[in-house]
Amino acid sequence: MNALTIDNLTVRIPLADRSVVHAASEVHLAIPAGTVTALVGESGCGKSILASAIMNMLPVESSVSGSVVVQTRDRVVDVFADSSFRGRDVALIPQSASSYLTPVRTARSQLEETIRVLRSHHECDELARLVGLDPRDLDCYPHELSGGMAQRVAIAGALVGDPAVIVADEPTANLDGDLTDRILGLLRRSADDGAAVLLITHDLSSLMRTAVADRVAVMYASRIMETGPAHSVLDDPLHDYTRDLLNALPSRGLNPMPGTAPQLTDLPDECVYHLRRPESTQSGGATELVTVGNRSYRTRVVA
Ligand SMILES: Nc1ncnc2c1ncn2[C@@H]1O[C@H](COP(=O)(O)OP(=O)(O)OP(=O)(O)O)[C@@H](O)[C@H]1O
Ligand code: NI
Repeated sequence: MNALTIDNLTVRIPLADRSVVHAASEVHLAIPAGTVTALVGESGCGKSILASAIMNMLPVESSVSGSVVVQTRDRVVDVFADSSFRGRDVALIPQSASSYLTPVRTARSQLEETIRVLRSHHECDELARLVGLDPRDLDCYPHELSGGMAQRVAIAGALVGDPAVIVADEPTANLDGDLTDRILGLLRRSADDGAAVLLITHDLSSLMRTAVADRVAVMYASRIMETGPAHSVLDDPLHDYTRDLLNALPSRGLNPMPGTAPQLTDLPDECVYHLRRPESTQSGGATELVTVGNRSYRTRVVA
């Protein structure tokens, strides 16, 4: 059963200067219950916007087509039509955790409120220990917490309702190696307990080290370029972009990516990877996501 299904999602956000952000373009992504999918891609490609779309938290002026559907054990939720899903059915670990916490209340009082509202059986101190915090840290106000501590409070908050879907947006960005492994281990455990986890991350090295993800989805300039089992995508990529991204890793030769990642304002309505890598025969003109077995990759439509 797919706990999260994103079907043909396109999001455009008009800006005051009349330009338009191509935030998501024809995105298809399905995450089965009990699995972790890592969403990777360079800064600014639209990963966090996708997280906002799943939470139905896009800017009000956005134009949206396609659907995001969450299937739990007992109900099916169209997230654009019903916002009662947050917390218990779907939880977000936001990228900027410290701004997500209310500044005037301690971490403990915020976590206690979430536990009360969701009628959760979890306890604050137990959640603190799970995320590697000293329970006494919860008595701090957000400004007294480091970025990494605030992030772990947000992770604890996301676990309160044992949600069917967890969207974790760079949950380990402020954490050192040991804490990164602990948090990725926690997300893995949530998946093993039945959740569908979307793990948004820059950190391909941690993905390789921990093998936390079952599947990897690669995004470039608002589009999905490739999806597949993690080991296949990471060891034997099918898209030129994935190959470039992997070859830039220190462990794979530190070959710099050509050019720079594009801005999403006023992109043409097509894949633009050929502008970055002109010799790629997979981009330029109309493209489609081709599925072969349990993998898919974007390539040019042959006329
Ligand atoms: N609320 C918004 N309104 C308008 N444009 C936005 C909004 N949020 C993000 N954008 C734009 O959408 C693009 C994609 O942003 P997004 O935050 O999704 O990237 P990302 O892939 O998460 O990057 P990073 O890895 O740095 O977090 C950016 O160009 C950003 O400026
Ligand atoms: Ni982001």
